[in-house]
Amino acid sequence: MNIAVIKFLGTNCEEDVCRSIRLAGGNPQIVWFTERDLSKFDGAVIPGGFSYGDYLRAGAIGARTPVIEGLRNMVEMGKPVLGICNGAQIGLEAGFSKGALTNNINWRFICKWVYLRVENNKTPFTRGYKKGEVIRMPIAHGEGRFYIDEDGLQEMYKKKMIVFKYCNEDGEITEDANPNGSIDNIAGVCNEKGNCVLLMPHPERASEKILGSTDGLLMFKSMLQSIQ
Ligand SMILES: NC(=O)CC[C@H](N)C(=O)O
Repeated sequence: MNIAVIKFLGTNCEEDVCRSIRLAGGNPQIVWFTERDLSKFDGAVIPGGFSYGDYLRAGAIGARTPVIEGLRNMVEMGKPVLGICNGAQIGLEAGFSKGALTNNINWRFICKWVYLRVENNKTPFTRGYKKGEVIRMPIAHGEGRFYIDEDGLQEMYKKKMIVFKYCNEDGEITEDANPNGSIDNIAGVCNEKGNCVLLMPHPERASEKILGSTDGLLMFKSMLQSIQ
């Protein structure tokens, strides 16, 4: 299974993502933002980093580069596309799902381990988890606060577009467990079809025991299984 790992100027998580894809049994290939045609790939991951120095808004410039055309085609064809952290910011700026990511409520860059509750396990990336399962992985971002207006939020719930929420160890959705002030503790969302998932936490940093968690590896394994 050939997975495109998209690299922009300032991406810094591409090697980690490639390693996780390999560990999961896939064949990753780094593709630059200048490439328009992704038709030979079975899926894509947009890794994290600081594309274009987060100028303007994190992800805003990346979302206006040629590779977005290829990614949009993939999303429309129903191929699995995952955006992690800066990748999620780029994906939302490109309109692959609804809502926006803005500055953390405390205006600080936050780097810590968090718990997530799986709200939707029907996507190609979450089919390996149980609904309501609590998983653990790190976040590292300055602009990770998810926001959408009330009507948009209700629509997202109705269409099952909320994939992950920040929770405590027991799976409770509390204010304390919300690291960045995201509305309703939302940590990850998807498009209506579910084939494009955009999340702020880093599954590739939770893909090996030595890193402290293997909960993230299942996201890549699930992706590859959905392609078979
Ligand atoms: N780890 C990342 O991808 C960082 C995301 C983005 N540059 C931010 O700080 O919000």
